[in-house]
Amino acid sequence: MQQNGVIGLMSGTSVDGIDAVLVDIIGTDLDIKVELLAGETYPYPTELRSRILGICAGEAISMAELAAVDDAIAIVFAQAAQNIQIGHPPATLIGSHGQTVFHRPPGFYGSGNILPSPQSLGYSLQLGRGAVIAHLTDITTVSNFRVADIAAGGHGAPLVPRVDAFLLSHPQESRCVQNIGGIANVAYLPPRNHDWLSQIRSWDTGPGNSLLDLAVQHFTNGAKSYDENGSWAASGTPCHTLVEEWLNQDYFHLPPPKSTGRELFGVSYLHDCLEDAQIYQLSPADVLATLTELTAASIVHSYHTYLRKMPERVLLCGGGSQNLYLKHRLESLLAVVPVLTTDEVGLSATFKEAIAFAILAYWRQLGIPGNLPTATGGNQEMLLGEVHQVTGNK
Ligand SMILES: Nc1ncnc2c1ncn2[C@@H]1O[C@H](COP(=O)(O)OP(=O)(O)OP(=O)(O)O)[C@@H](O)[C@H]1O
Ligand SMILES: CC(=O)N[C@H]1[C@@H]2OC[C@@H](O2)[C@@H](O)[C@@H]1O[C@H](C)C(=O)O
Repeated sequence: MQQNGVIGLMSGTSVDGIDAVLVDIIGTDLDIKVELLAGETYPYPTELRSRILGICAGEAISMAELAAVDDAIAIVFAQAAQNIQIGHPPATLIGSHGQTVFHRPPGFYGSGNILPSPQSLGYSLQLGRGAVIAHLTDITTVSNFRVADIAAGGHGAPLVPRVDAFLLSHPQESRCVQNIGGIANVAYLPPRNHDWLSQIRSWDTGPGNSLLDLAVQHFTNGAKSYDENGSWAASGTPCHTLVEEWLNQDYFHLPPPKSTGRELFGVSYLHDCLEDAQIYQLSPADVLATLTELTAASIVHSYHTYLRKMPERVLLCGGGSQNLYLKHRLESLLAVVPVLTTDEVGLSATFKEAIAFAILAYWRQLGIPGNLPTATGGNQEMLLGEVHQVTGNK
């Protein structure tokens, strides 16, 4: 099996921009090979980004406004798909994750429950309609990847672990692939003995960069959006008492499968952290160091709590893998476990998630399931994504 010119489009919980890749794919599972022909991050227009962040933070929005934002996102995703093809033969397929604006794990009624049922399904909303992207680009587009797993009782996240399994597992070594985006998630990949796929474990570990980014924006009145290389945090001192206190939060004690989002680790969570920080009279640098420590400690704490054995290696990806101070804190807390980035084993740490959605679209077309029930909690393997065909008659 082979498909040339597959585009992957992803914008994550950081809402920093659209990661777009163009790849050639050959093979289907352990034989799969991906060649990255182009990768680019296209920032959101400022106004659209702040509208998305407002929706994520729970701002009220009318249906008319929601419709407008949905299609504005589809248009910028379609533009990203057009731009990434420049200088290459036309693409043949798009996998578009869209933009998550709401994520509720299964089992939570939340407010607005109108039909009581013994088991409530999860709900995850990604904006940027695939049909619109397909129409604008004239390329078959697969989108809305999470809903099929959610219908099967799963969290609809994380979806990347099946891709991680085939691109990053090792015959003899156990590995944790640790993505640090807005939210952080891990995929534990055992050595490839018999039955290894069913032994994979994966969950959202908690905050990645989300609280850090919000704190930087707060302390700079919006002039800066993130702590480049973690150097501001590195100039402060973490308050370990607060980190211990924050680690008592329910989410960190919930066994996997589990998922989360900016609904929990967002604006009001940071507000509470800042109030706690005042009690200890922490400077902005100390607050950033303490939040960075929370990210690192929550990751390592979850390995100790939910894995039977620590991995033999950790592979970092996502924007947080570029935060040198965070990487240093992870290395220190992981003690003897070596930490590399996925770049160092040949897979782009920046674009791995966009590549994953290109592969998930390719698998959808081949009739290959994309979820791992042990990762999402879904009750079966599912074909992921809705396919929007084009006629080619435009
Ligand atoms: N050089 C850097 N130094 C420190 N942090 C960085 C650097 N580059 C990127 N980041 C962080 O990474 C974030 C973006 O990461 P990424 O693109 O992986 O997130 P995402 O795709 O939105 O997240 P998710 O995995 O939750 O879907 C930025 O908001 C910033 O906090
Ligand atoms: C609902 C949603 O968009 N979840 C994201 C988010 O960002 C990181 C973490 O939380 C992860 O579980 C998931 O994304 C990746 C791409 C996944 O599904 O594997």
